Amino acid sequence: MTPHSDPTVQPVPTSVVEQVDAADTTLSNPQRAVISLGSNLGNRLETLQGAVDALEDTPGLRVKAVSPVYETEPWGVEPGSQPSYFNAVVVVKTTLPPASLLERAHAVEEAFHRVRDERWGPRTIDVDIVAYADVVSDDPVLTLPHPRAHERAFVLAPWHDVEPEAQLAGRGPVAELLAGVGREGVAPRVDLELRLPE
Ligand SMILES: Nc1ncnc2c1ncn2[C@@H]1O[C@H](COP(=O)(O)OP(=O)(O)OP(=O)(O)O)[C@@H](O)[C@H]1O
Ligand SMILES: Nc1nc2c(c(=O)[nH]1)N=C(CO)CN2
Repeated sequence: MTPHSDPTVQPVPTSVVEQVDAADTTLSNPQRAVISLGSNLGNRLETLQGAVDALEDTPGLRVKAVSPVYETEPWGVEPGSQPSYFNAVVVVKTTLPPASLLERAHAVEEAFHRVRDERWGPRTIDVDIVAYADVVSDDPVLTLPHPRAHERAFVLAPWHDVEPEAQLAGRGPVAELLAGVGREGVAPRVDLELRLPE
């Protein structure tokens, strides 16, 4: 048989080769990602802790830092129309490529019975990928950095607490973005704490 006559061997499209190569690089080289957690239904602190623990239980992911908890006014909706949120940010190191990290974020949301009905509706848990390494992408399935992170004090304030020098790719230093939006409606809950998994 000549090398090219095996009918079971199909040419591999370049796009697949590129994706596999990218995943391979990620596997041997953990990337830093920033994840935002929010909850405004049910036991908000317990749910945030459950999400942190579920992230840590993910193969190929380690939680490196957990921010303080903030109580925040609902953003993007009529004032007084929803309960206040608890928000926090976690910094992780992961060998998962971005799409797999998003899948895991959705699985964590489902585990906490998140219901998607209205845009920016109240939710037991929201797990957003704020940033993944320095990746910039306008793919609507996974936009990186998160397209609204730079204007959300409920993301910037807890992120700044754990990484004061952080930069949001394409937007600039988190400290400057936070100074620009201000801290109105975003109050630290110093009486509460999320545990970094052991
Ligand atoms: N960086 C990202 N993190 C999480 N989801 C994203 C991101 N970029 C795009 N998405 C897509 O957005 C879709 C809607 O997400 P979700 O329901 O969490 O929105 P939301 O929390 O109501 O609003 P917002 O996106 O303003 O935080 C998801 O199914 C996901 O595919
Ligand atoms: N304060 C606050 N407001 C929000 C939040 C959130 O986590 N905190 N999440 C939203 C959709 O992701 C919409 N509005």
